[in-house]
Amino acid sequence: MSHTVLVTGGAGYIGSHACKALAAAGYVPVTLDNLSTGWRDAVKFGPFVQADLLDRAAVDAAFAEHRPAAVLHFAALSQVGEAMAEPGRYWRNNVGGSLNLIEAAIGAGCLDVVFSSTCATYGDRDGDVLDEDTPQAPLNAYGASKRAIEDMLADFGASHGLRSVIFRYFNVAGADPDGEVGEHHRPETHLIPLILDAVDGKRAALTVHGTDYPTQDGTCIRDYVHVMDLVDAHVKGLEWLRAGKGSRVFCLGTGSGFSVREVVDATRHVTNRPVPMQDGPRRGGDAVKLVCGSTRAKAELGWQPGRSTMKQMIGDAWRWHQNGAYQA
Ligand SMILES: NC(=O)c1ccc[n+]([C@@H]2O[C@H](COP(=O)([O-])OP(=O)(O)OC[C@H]3O[C@@H](n4cnc5c(N)ncnc54)[C@H](O)[C@@H]3O)[C@@H](O)[C@H]2O)c1
Ligand SMILES: O=c1ccn([C@@H]2O[C@H](COP(=O)(O)OP(=O)(O)O[C@H]3O[C@H](CO)[C@H](O)[C@H](O)[C@H]3O)[C@@H](O)[C@H]2O)c(=O)[nH]1
Repeated sequence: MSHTVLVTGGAGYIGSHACKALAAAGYVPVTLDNLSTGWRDAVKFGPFVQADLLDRAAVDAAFAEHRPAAVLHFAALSQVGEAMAEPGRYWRNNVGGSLNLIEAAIGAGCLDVVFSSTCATYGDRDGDVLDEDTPQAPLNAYGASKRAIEDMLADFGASHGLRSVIFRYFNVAGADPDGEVGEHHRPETHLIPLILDAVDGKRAALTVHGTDYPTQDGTCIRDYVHVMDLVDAHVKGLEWLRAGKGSRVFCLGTGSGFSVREVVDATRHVTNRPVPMQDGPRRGGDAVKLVCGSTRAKAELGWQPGRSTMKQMIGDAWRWHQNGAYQA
């Protein structure tokens, strides 16, 4: 069996960490990325194909040249605010790009796909703890595009025997502890890197998006998972497919919820520095509380999220943040 894996979005935050984990596990990760939000210098662990998933001929050419045994599909636009303002871009890029990818994979006889979905597909479940059976009702075009891709994978499974592991991630944080790759979104919209920017003066202050939510301190609650634990689950998901275990959905979170203010407090402790901050209005498209209630990934994949303490995630992100490679 070939050890070559096509990694769409491999120049991005999670995809670049996945390439490192795949290479360490003996795979050859071939990154396919259009560099729309990714970084050429994050592609360090295997070949690079600069291509857009919307360009079907280029995607077909990548399959023909590299003959991957499986696909890890990270490529997407993934900012909730942008999705609220420009839903068409999200439907076109995420759903159109995924359709091209799936049809190209099937055409090349590559039937194993690991897909990055999100807890944003659930919408606002009124404080429920979320698992794989929770009904999905996304609040924005980002979550809706991801749910549509989940449906697409199921349809091609029924019609063409495509096998998919769908991971619904909660909030991904932290960085490679070796500092080879890290989180680098531009513009950055994620909470922890924005807090760190405020801590070291790269931004004036963190704005807390909404302080009147029905939570203990009025701010939204999220479940944070370390990027190294997350990509470890992907290697396990790939091995699940290669062992012929078939299509399966897994939630990836720790089951612990942290409010925005709690994350700020933890950052203050880890960095031992003040966090300049101000209260602001709610951000459109935000759910009050998203916490993982599933143990399926642990029970069935043998996944152990060993680095996903808030202290470790902020500590690793902070080290990457202070590294010369990081630019706000
Ligand atoms: N970061 C999180 O907390 C989080 C949580 C849940 C799900 N996800 C999902 O994980 C995946 C990776 O997220 P990330 O944070 O690493 O984002 P990222 O923006 O850093 O990476 C996405 C990569 O995909 C590439 N890309 C986008 N559209 C493309 C296209 N049409 N053709 C080729 N390449 C394209 C970008 O250039 C980028 O390198 C996304 O699918 C995202 O929806 C992320
Ligand atoms: O400057 C900021 C940035 C964020 N937040 C708050 O911090 C929390 C976390 O926000 P993030 O932007 O870091 O992440 P999201 O919860 O919006 O994550 C969503 O988008 C991600 C993709 O980027 C994933 O897909 C994830 O599953 C999906 O829920 C939210 O309550 C948000 O309102 C602030 O208060 N101030």
